[in-house]
Amino acid sequence: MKCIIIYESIHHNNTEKVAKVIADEIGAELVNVRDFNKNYENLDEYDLVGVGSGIYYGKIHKNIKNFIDTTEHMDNQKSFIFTTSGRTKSSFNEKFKDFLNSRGFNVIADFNCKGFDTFGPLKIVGGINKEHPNEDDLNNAKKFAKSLK
Ligand SMILES: Cc1cc2nc3c(=O)[nH]c(=O)nc-3n(C[C@H](O)[C@H](O)[C@H](O)COP(=O)(O)O)c2cc1C
Repeated sequence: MKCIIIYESIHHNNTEKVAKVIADEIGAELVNVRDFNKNYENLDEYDLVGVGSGIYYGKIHKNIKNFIDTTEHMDNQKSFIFTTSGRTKSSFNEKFKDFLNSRGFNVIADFNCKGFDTFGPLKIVGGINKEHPNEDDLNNAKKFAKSLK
């Protein structure tokens, strides 16, 4: 199975940690969205495409949004999504999933876990979700990845 994971992770590399575990488990190529080169890589060459992002102001990162907006409309491309966030809220993944599906992806699975968050006033109290993603989160990410095989 040829797999690729495209992700963005700008705050504490929380999403990147999850991305690495999933990529390792399914043997996926792992690419930060800023390094994805459309001239060399065509998403439709892959059997499975993973897209991951931290959540910022309730949304996926704009680099992922722009990437998907400017990538050619897919033809039922099998894919999965994952996010990390300060608060766990199922609507984050629902919106992400709807967005990808509207661009021709076929999102078959999704994963979310808490990520260390020191945004804004949270910094004053030392942040929330310290150490997350923790070992349990990463084990859950691994289980999630196994379910994709
Ligand atoms: C600018 C900014 C805005 C954020 N907005 C939200 C938010 O609306 N909801 C939430 O649950 N977490 C929010 N967070 C917390 C991040 O989603 C969380 O720390 C995530 O794990 C960051 O992933 P990263 O380290 O991969 O960038 C925000 C963080 C930043 C830096």
